[in-house]
Amino acid sequence: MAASNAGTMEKRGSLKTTDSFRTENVPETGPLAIIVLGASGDLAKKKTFPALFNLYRQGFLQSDEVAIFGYARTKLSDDELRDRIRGYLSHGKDNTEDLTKFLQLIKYVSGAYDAEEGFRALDKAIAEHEASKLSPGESPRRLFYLALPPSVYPSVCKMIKFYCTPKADLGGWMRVVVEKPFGKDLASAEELSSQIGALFDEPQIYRIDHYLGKELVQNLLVLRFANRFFLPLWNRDHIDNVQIVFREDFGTEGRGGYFDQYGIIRDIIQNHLLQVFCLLAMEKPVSIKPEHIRDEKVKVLQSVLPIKDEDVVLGQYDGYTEDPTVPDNSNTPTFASVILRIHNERWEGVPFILKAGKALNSRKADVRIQFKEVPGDIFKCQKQGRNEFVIRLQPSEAMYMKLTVS
Ligand SMILES: NC(=O)C1=CN([C@@H]2O[C@H](COP(=O)(O)OP(=O)(O)OC[C@H]3O[C@@H](n4cnc5c(N)ncnc54)[C@H](OP(=O)(O)O)[C@@H]3O)[C@@H](O)[C@H]2O)C=CC1
Ligand SMILES: O=C1O[C@H](COP(=O)(O)O)[C@@H](O)[C@H](O)[C@H]1O
Repeated sequence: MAASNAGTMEKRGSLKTTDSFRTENVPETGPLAIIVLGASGDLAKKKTFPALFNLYRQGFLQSDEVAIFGYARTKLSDDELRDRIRGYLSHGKDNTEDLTKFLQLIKYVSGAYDAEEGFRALDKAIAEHEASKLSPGESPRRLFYLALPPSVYPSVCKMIKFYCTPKADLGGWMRVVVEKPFGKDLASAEELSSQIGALFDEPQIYRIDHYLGKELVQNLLVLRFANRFFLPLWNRDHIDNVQIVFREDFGTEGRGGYFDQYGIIRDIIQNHLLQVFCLLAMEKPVSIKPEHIRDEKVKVLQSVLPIKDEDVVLGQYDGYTEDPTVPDNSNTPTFASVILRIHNERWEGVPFILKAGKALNSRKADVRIQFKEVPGDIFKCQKQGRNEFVIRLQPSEAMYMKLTVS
């Protein structure tokens, strides 16, 4: 997935590309090293390693080319890391052999995020893998995945640039994947952008929002713009309000080191829900090129009015500060509800209600588009509730309409 964070109108094509590690027209053969930084953490075990395992099972990662390196401060052996993630790699009875082989591809290096020593050890381990797999005419490829809090991205990026860049004469490529949240506010996001931009060319940087990979999120533009049915209804004349809701039935579970510094707005609303919001509210892009989609997202974001205090509710679940990784006096919100109001011809007067919460009574993410009442109703339909179009992103993806019938 290419850079997707809306926020500036800067075109990827206009960004500098000076580095010797280009991502275009380079051979896609040769040893591939995937390095998961923050490998001891929640994202790594719940999503990154399982995603890599699925790629492996589907034949996209070949044992004779690939090695996966975990890196974090926690002291672990290779086997201890494998044991931590094993339970998260779903496999049927028939895939036990695949699982065993996949786990053997994983090695672990422990080190700090701002010290040369650990990154030199990591580079050495990667170079050994490359030397054992490189054939004439091939080039090494290195993919660094930062499953880490953004506060450490700048130092980690510096370390991998200085100590883990493959030798230029070998060719190949080096790419960096960074997770959301991208900074804490506009100033820190811009600073982060310039810090990472000073080290890597734009095509080497991949900013990830995994909600964009969810089946029904990927379908939102198709749904809106390839179905005549919705075109006339998708506006203030027919829609009363839109709700985009994320609920989780578990709390921080030891992730306080990351979560408490950011809170639910930066963890979920500013990225995942805002991406969904953009796809629901934006105008039709000129084409489905990423740049055109991004430009329309930026336009709708620029039409959002400043948020009023009375349109925000914050909360913290009981027991949050009992997590040993959370400071006892934390007032970080674990629940937030925010109303966005768009000042444009399509949406003036239609509230977009974005809600997210941890440790609630269910795990669900959905979009509810509530329609206005039928004018001149002769059936007293109000009692049955309004028409509603629901897009359930998870679990069990679904789209359904609530209609009134007698
Ligand atoms: N968890 C999830 O489902 C998802 C998370 N993300 C994103 O992934 C990133 C990491 O999140 P997640 O894995 O959940 O968080 P964790 O709290 O599990 O942090 C990951 C690892 O980073 C290290 N770490 C934690 N806090 C700090 C700190 N303050 N300073 C330096 N290192 C620290 C720890 O490793 P060690 O101490 O061993 O070095 C930890 O194992 C975040 O940006 C988050 O937004 C994105 C999508 C989903
Ligand atoms: O980005 C994050 O997402 C997960 C929820 O992802 P989902 O795909 O399981 O809905 C959330 O638990 C985590 O706090 C957050 O960082």
